[in-house]
This record gives sequence, C-alpha cells and structure tokens, in this order.
Amino acid sequence: MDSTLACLAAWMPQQRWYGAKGRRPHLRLVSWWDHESHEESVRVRTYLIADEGALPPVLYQVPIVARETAGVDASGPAVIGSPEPGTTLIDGPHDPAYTRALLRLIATGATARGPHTGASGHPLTGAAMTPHSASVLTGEQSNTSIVYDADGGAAPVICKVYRQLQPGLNPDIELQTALARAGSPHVPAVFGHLEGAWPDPAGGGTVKGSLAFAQEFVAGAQDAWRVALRTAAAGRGFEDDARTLGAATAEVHRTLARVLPTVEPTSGDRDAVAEAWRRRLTIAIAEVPDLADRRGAIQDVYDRALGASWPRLQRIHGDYHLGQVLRVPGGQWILLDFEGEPMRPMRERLLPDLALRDVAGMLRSFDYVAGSLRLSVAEHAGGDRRAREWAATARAAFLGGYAAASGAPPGDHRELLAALELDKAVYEAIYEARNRPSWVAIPLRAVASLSGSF
Ligand SMILES: Nc1ncnc2c1ncn2[C@@H]1O[C@H](COP(=O)(O)OP(=O)(O)O)[C@@H](O)[C@H]1O
Ligand SMILES: O=P(O)(O)O[C@H]1O[C@H](CO)[C@@H](O[C@H]2O[C@H](CO)[C@@H](O)[C@H](O)[C@H]2O)[C@H](O)[C@H]1O
Repeated sequence: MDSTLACLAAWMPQQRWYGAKGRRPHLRLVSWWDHESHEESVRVRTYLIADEGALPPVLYQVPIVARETAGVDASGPAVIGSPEPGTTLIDGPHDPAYTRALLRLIATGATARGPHTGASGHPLTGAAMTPHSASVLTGEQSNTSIVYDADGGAAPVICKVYRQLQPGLNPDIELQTALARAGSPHVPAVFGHLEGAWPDPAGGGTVKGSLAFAQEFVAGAQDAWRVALRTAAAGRGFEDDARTLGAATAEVHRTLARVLPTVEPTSGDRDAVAEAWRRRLTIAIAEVPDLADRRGAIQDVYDRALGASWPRLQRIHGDYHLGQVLRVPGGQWILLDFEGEPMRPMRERLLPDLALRDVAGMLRSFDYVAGSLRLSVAEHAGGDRRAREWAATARAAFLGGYAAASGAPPGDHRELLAALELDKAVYEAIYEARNRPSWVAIPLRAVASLSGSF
C-alpha cells in the first residue's frame, strides 16, 4: 500500500477536487472495499484516504481500477501511476469497470464490502437505469461527475462522485431528494445515492456518509453562467431570464420551507452568523492583505444587518450562482449542487439559514459576469459602462421576479441583503486567491463598492 500512497501523493495535488493546493499531502489509508469486476485480472477498489497534512484533516474518496500495464494507454490525467511493475492504476470514474460497478450498486441497492467497512446503494425509484457508456464531465468541478448515455429512450444518468467526504447525508442529496419528492419542476429526477461507512477517527465505531448521487442528466440544457456571459458579451439584455430565474428561486425556497423545518432566528443564531462573518473576514485579510484597510467599513455593514429585523430561517441552496443553474429548452430553470459552499464547515451548511443568502449569491454572480467581461475586454469604448448596466438590469429583474413569486420582497431586508452580498464577496476573495488569482480583482472591487468606498 505504501507505493500506492506514494503514487497518490504525486497525483492528488494535480486534481481540481484536491483541497490544499501547493502543499505536498500527508496521506493515510482509512478504509477500502472492492467492487465486482467482470474482467479477469482487473481489480476495482475504492480507497478512503485521509490527508492529515490539512487542517483539519480531509477525507478523500479515491476509486481506483488496477489493470495490466500492457493493455493501458499510459498517458493522460486518468492514469494515477504504476506502483508495481506490470500494473497501472486508473482513476475509477475514467474506467468502465468502475463506472459500471458504481451504477449497479445504486440501481440495485447492493453492497460492496471491505475488511472493515463498505458502501451500499439506495435507489429512490424503481426507474430502470440501463445506461451503456460513460464519460467524465469536463470542467471546473469540486467533485467528479460521470455521465451515462442510455439506450432505448431511457433517461441518461449523471452520477456525482463526492471527493471530500463528510459524516452524514450530504445536503446535495437531502435537499434535491426532498424537492423532487415534493414535485418541484426545478430539480432533475433523482435515481438514488450511495452511502459509505468508515472508521470514526474520534473513536472505536464507524461513521456513515454520502459517496455518490445519481440523477437524470438534463440533456440539451445550457449552463446559466454561459447564457448570461454570451448575452452580456453580445450587448443583449438578460432581463426576462433574470426575472424568471428570480421567480424559480423563490419557488424553490417556498417548497423547501414547506417540506423541511423552518425556525424563528434566536439571538444565538444571529451570534453564530456574526461569528461566521468575522471568521471569514479574518481569513480573507490574512490571504488577501489588500482587504485589511476595509475591515472597519465591512464590520459597519455587518453591524447594521445585525441590528435589523431578520426573516425566519429555512434550508437553502447555500452556494447559489449562475454556474449552479441550467436553462432547459423552453426556458425552465433547473437548480443543481445543493452542497453549500465547499469552504464552509458542514455542520453550518446543514442548519436552517437565511434564504437571502441565495439571493445575495445570485446578485454577486451578475456582478461576476460584468467583472469577467471587464477582465477579458480592455476598458474602452464604453465596454465597462455597458457591462455594469447589464448587471444592474439583471439584478433589478431578478429581485423583481423573486419578490413577485415569494411574497417576501428582498427589499424588506435591505441591510441584511447588503451584509450577505458583502460576506459573499469576502468569501469569493478567498476562493479566487486560492483557485484563480487573476480573478481576485472581481470580488475586491465588489468589497470596495459594497462597503461604501466606491
Ligand atoms: N442533472 C444534470 N443535468 C445536466 N447537467 C448537469 C447535471 N448535474 C450537473 N450538471 C453539469 O455539471 C456541472 C457541475 O455539477 P455540480 O453539481 O455543480 O458539481 P460540483 O459539486 O462538482 O461543482 C454543472 O454546472 C452542469 O453543467
Ligand atoms: O465549485 P462550486 O460551483 O461549488 O463553487 C465554487 O466555484 C465557483 C466558480 O466556479 C465560485 O463562483 C464564483 O465564480 C462564478 C464564475 O465562475 C460566479 O458566477 C460566482 O458568482 C462566484 O461566486 C463559487 O463561489 C465557489 O464556491
């Protein structure tokens, strides 16, 4: 196993889903189990690997197919390495032996076992999943999604393999399953999920957590980020789309408030939010020192929100932006990825929260469209002004659509919305500094503007 861990220590830091970029991992094997393999001399095994160099330690899911080197095209990012002569390790989602085994577990509710723990499938419906070929979705993803084509008119399936594991049912599965069961037209059909168990790092027992989630793959849909970027770059408005997106967002919030618990915010809830805002700001200032001289002005915005009235708390999307929304032919909006912000502690993401956090997230996304155009096109000939006008129109239309469909206009909580937008921009400054340093100017400009110096 030591040679496999050595291969992984070189390969994992190059993966988009690996959290602590720029640092060599310190890996420990926590658990493993084998999947059924229909090919001779091919081993399909899922490893759970802790990176104990991270603070706090992170648990990763790494499914691996071991094949004879002679039969493998040894180039490409899917090849992990060759810890023993004659055997090559392949990243499971890129190999049919794993993709078949994964879907079979979910569709049949079967179990894969290892010496200590294992994984079991939880099919949601009797819907037959008969897909035949699979490929990994490309793009900037925190997890790894496998798309399965289907034969004979059956729906194609997308199965998201969670990479960073946490105890408990993932909110992505919990919320989308609740919405699908409630008949919401704004999430894809749900097929089922895979749950795993592993040794509890804090004691002698085991903990359970989500490993993968299978849904209908909405074919022909367009990512709202690309739709928005295209219209803005072409100088076309996004007003109607933003209004219907606002209405769809409000409908999802209403459904979540109906089928899952809501609570009146207590002073403890307000303190927890205030503490999360402060904690995030401290991290952001440490990583993006340009923010340091804004601390006082930012805290003033937070204080005004803490002194204002708050609506009831409810379950929300939690990391809402244009990249999390699909537009299907006909104009309907489908929301994806209810996992919450990847950098936020899971225990916070599971609690009832402010629905306005999602509203703020989408408003920031309109500003990102303008900001990314500003970065890609030189600021001349009125381009910057047009991009800003595009974002302002989209913003007003989104808020109007949300207010009309929710009966709870975001404008009733102006101070709170301003603080949530600012907190999101602070989060984005950290995210960009870590992942896309050339984009950090977008949230920095927003922080300046939202904290009143622009
Ligand atoms: N059910 C689906 N139908 C069509 N495309 C999807 C579906 N689910 C995800 N996608 C595509 O995959 C991308 C990443 O999915 P997402 O759930 O956001 O993953 P991650 O948690 O890794 O960021 C989405 O932006 C979308 O383009
Ligand atoms: O990986 P996730 O989609 O869960 O979210 C993370 O990455 C997003 C970028 O891909 C990041 O979103 C930020 O950039 C978007 C444009 O690429 C923009 O539309 C968003 O408004 C902006 O927040 C997101 O914050 C991060 O959690």
